[in-house]
Amino acid sequence: MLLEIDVEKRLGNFVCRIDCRLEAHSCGVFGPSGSGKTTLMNLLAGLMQPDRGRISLDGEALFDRQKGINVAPEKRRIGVVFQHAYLFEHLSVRNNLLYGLKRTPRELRTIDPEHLYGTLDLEHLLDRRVTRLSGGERQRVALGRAMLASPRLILLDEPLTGLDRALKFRIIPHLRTVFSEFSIPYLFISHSHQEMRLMTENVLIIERGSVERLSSSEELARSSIFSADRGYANFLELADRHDCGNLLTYRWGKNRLTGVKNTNAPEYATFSLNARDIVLFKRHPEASSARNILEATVRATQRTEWLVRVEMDCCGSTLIAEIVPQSMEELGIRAGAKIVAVFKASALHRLT
Ligand SMILES: Nc1ncnc2c1ncn2[C@@H]1O[C@H](COP(=O)(O)OP(=O)(O)OP(=O)(O)O)[C@@H](O)[C@H]1O
Repeated sequence: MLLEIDVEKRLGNFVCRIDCRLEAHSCGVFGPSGSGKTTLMNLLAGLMQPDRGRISLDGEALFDRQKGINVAPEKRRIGVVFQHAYLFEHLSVRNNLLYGLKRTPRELRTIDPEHLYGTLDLEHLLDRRVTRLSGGERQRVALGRAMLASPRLILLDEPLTGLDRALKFRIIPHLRTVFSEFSIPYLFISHSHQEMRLMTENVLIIERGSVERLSSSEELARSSIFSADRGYANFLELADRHDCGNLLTYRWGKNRLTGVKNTNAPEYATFSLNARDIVLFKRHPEASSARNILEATVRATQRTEWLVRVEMDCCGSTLIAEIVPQSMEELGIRAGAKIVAVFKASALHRLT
């Protein structure tokens, strides 16, 4: 996707002035409440008209004030999925899903419905009324409906907000799979660093109606590390599960980590580990109740008055801990220092 935007829109006292060029398969849109994220989505989808400027997608002008171009929303081939899945309540799941497909000219249809139903795990729901679906099922139907119109781009406006944590993290892998499998680019609005990091690598940060910067979702999470009430969350991709009594072990790069067993732990998954749940030692602790003890080399430190972020290399994998400045002095932590990072099995929380 190559999305070029240079627009201005006034809404009462609020002025949205967006000037950016996005060239990526996916991009997050992040910003505080009222910063203009939904306004941007509406401008892109054609649901709102800019006062001036130009929007083009893959080189084709969708809006150009000077040239008098304003492609109608249904002709833009941009799908939109909102926080509330606006489904047609009188139709079955199948007919909701086929709604967009039927309105798409045959030559533009790129997605096989049966294939998509399987990927979104909707096969068993096709004949149900949408009024009898759970929140997560409704969101999957909304997504499937948008995708079956074979859009050139999908806009996701906080599609996971309102879903409970477990459901949210069950849906994220589905989303990622369908977007990559069907090669559909997407923009993803969210307030959550966690969702952002799981969904996309690039993020457009918006403040007071303007682009603040284009960043990565990882950099975004790290930059707010010191202001967050909770510490930075390390996301660890764990694989190769082994049961070990009432514990589990997983491979993490060249390391093996131990977590607490729960009923349906998968073979591989993303786990989060809070930077403040990691304890650092100068030497290997002789006796400890913690199950995870990793030798590490300090790569870098970043310090504020009350907290130090310690970035470590654990056999090629990156781990971030947050400690107080006094501990940093006492342990002699500086780039290149050898340390030992320790955390409990229960500090690993499964996300996906
Ligand atoms: N029709 C309108 N008339 C006047 N002001 C509006 C209108 N629509 C939106 N606004 C204002 O424009 C600003 C941006 O709104 P927008 O919905 O784009 O923000 P947002 O970043 O999506 O916020 P949130 O994260 O809370 O959904 C807000 O201050 C909002 O009050």
